[in-house]
Amino acid sequence: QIHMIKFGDLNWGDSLGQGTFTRIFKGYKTDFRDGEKHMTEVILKELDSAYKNCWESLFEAASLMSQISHKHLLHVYGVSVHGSQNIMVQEFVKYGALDLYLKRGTSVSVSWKLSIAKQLACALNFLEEQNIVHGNICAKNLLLAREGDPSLGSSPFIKLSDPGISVVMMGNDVILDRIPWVAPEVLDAPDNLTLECDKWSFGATVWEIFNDGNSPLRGWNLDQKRNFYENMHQLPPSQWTELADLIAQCMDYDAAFRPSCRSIIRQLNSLITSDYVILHATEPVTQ
Ligand SMILES: N#Cc1ccc(Nc2nc(N)cc(-n3cnc(CCO)c3)n2)cc1
Repeated sequence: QIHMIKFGDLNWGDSLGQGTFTRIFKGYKTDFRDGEKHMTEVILKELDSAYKNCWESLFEAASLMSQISHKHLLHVYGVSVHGSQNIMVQEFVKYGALDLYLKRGTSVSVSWKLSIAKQLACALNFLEEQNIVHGNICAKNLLLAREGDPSLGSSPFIKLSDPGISVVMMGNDVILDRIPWVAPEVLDAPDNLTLECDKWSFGATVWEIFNDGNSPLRGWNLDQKRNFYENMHQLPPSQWTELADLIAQCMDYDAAFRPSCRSIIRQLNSLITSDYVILHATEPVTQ
């Protein structure tokens, strides 16, 4: 069901960084449609040859994303296998990873941030309706397709990237390093990823969005991260109480207590219409 792309149809551009066990390149794919040659901008996600055994997991992530389509889910064109190279070919999203965009210090308003959070909640709601667990919700996996222009009142637009290699395939240290995005219950049993795990990660991702893309628990070592969960700590709460409450509900150590996607969307809608947004219409430019 997933499209196999001929390696010869791929043109490789600059390296853009790396994910877990993968390297990201800008590129182009050539295809012929109605007798014409088309070059489409793509992102080439190559699996490090050291992790060949994870190929099925990358392949699964790719086929998952190519089987479902939604406006806030990244489009995956297919995969290409060439010798020991395993490559996922996905749509090039104009402004790249959201965490990097926010770290670049672009000052964005509260309503801009809420708009992104709501789009992510809608993507999660869609996945929940399809009973599909993503397993790797974080700001790095949110791609900014449209910046949105406050003066024109046009809002930003994000696409949720593929989950990449499943956390199930990873060693304990890689899972520990994903604290606080990975739900606590995953540490005990990595293979029981549930829809509730995505809600926990949603909470951590909203925290990132409202903290200028700074990674929560940045610089903490694996022991400190492990203790964070063992002592059932929470991330530093936002001064905006209602936002802090939503994040805390999502990051409930008891998975059964985490809100449904519908409840998350309802709470985001009430945040969007609250006075706090008007008061903080344009955040002071953070230098
Ligand atoms: N300057 C710049 C710039 C960089 C990238 C894109 N576009 C894009 N599209 C995708 N589908 C996936 C990714 N992507 C996935 N992981 C990363 C982290 C390393 O940057 C990036 N980037 C657009 C602009």
